[in-house]
Amino acid sequence: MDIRALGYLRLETTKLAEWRHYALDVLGMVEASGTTEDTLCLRMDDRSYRITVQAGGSDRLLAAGWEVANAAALTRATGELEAAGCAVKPADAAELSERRVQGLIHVTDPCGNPLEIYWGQAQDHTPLGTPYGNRFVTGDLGLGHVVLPAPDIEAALDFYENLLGFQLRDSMKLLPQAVPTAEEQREFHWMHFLSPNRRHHSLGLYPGALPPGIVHFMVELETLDDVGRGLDRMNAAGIPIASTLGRHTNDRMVSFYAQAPGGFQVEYGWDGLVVDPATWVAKEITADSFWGHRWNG
Ligand SMILES: Cc1ccc(O)c(O)c1CC[C@@H]1C(=O)CC[C@]2(C)C(=O)CC[C@@H]12
Ligand SMILES: [Fe+2]
Repeated sequence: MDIRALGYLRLETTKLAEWRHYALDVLGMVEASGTTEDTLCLRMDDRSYRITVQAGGSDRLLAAGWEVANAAALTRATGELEAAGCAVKPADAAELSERRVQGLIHVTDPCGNPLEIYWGQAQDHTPLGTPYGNRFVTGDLGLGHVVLPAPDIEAALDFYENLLGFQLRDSMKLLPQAVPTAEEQREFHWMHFLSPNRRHHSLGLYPGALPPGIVHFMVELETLDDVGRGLDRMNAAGIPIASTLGRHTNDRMVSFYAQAPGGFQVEYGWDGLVVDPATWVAKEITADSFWGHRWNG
């Protein structure tokens, strides 16, 4: 399947006012047109939006949006999913216009994570004007990455690798204490990192369950100073830092993690690795970071 990138995330929140402050004043995203009293749409680049946050009764991921090139690619994707026994639901006209895409299907992964596969998202041609002069690294690499809970980690890996066609970049063994909600007791649990494009990972698969349906999402900034100033804003706003600044071993990204309103994390990073898929070989990493990334609590 020819998926190109992680295109958007849709979130539900019980704390929309907090999210608005968090996204606009701290993360440095830009309010997008389409924002209403109960849905905040966020721009990071020339797409009409990259993240939507809608008011509701829970704090959770509503969908991870994966982009394909055009209508023919979406038709092929639909056929491949149906042939593999996945229930595919095409979007109705209201959903297409709300999402500002030309074609879209809903599907869930083997762990029940909600996905949307789409093509033809509208662009916004007005200057981005981020509040701190910060710039996000997106383009062909997509919005960043998302880590999804995957209690049935083998089924999830098979789905994303062999059906969606993502490339496995690397895997890491997690000790049982790092996966309290694992389905089975094991000596260790694999966590996997994959991508459909040159970004080292667009998707992380965490081998346990988590109520919000998302472990974290990562947005990448153009400069280290963008990340440092973001960290200053988190501290000034009193937002708990989930993990200190550090550099990951696999994608070499320098990042920190902050709590997001509603019980998951946002990773704010710089200098992520761009790989050549033609020559990449899957590896095991045996430490999460070269330095830093001390987790709090
Ligand atoms: C190890 C790693 C490499 C690159 C990343 O972008 C990244 O987020 C991570 C950390 C992944 C991971 C997590 O998401 C939840 C808490 C985890 C499982 C740990 O306890 C160690 C690694 C952490
Ligand atoms: Fe991450």
